[in-house]
Amino acid sequence: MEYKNPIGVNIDLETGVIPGAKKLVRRLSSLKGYFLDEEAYNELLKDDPVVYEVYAVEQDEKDGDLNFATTVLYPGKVGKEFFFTKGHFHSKADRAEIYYGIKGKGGMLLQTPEGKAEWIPMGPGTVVYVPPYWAHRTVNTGDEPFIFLAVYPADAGHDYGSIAEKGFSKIVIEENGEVKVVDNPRWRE
Ligand SMILES: O=C(CO)[C@@H](O)[C@H](O)[C@H](O)COP(=O)(O)O
Ligand SMILES: [Fe+2]
Repeated sequence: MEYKNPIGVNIDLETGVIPGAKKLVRRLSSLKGYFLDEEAYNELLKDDPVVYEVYAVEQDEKDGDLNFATTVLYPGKVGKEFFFTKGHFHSKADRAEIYYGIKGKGGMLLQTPEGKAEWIPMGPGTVVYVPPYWAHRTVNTGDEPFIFLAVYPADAGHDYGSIAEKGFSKIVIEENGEVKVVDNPRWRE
């Protein structure tokens, strides 16, 4: 039997950086078609800001193993809509996940394959259990980076297709200075 070596790392709780992790950067240009207000999107695209970064420590896609990753989701809006992550189902759709809030303010939109959505507010210390089969997207509703840890099965994978195409049935917007979770006018099942 070959055993893997255990890993112990300290997450920088101010920046979300995991030393030695693989870094992924998602700029606004990689989120084309995701936001409702296309005019506001195209205007912001001139600067193509970083919307989020992921620091991932991943294993080979084997049943029983675990990955972990931090996400640093920057504050901002496209029109009324707060910055968010793409959102995905897991390729192995029955794989669950745990999120843990580290810094900043935001929340998670979750959705079943039939389009039933839930919103869970998140801050430092919030644990969110993402059950099997639920798509999930995080949203930064604050004015500083929203940082959280995710722990997920190594064989879960990411299935971005249906969210990229249809979005979530709810959107998270700012209206009269308030955070509102409202029906997505462009949602179609
Ligand atoms: O849910 C997971 C892994 O299963 C998170 O680590 C996200 O991958 C990350 O927050 C970026 O979001 P996406 O771009 O992958 O939706
Ligand atoms: Fe996930």
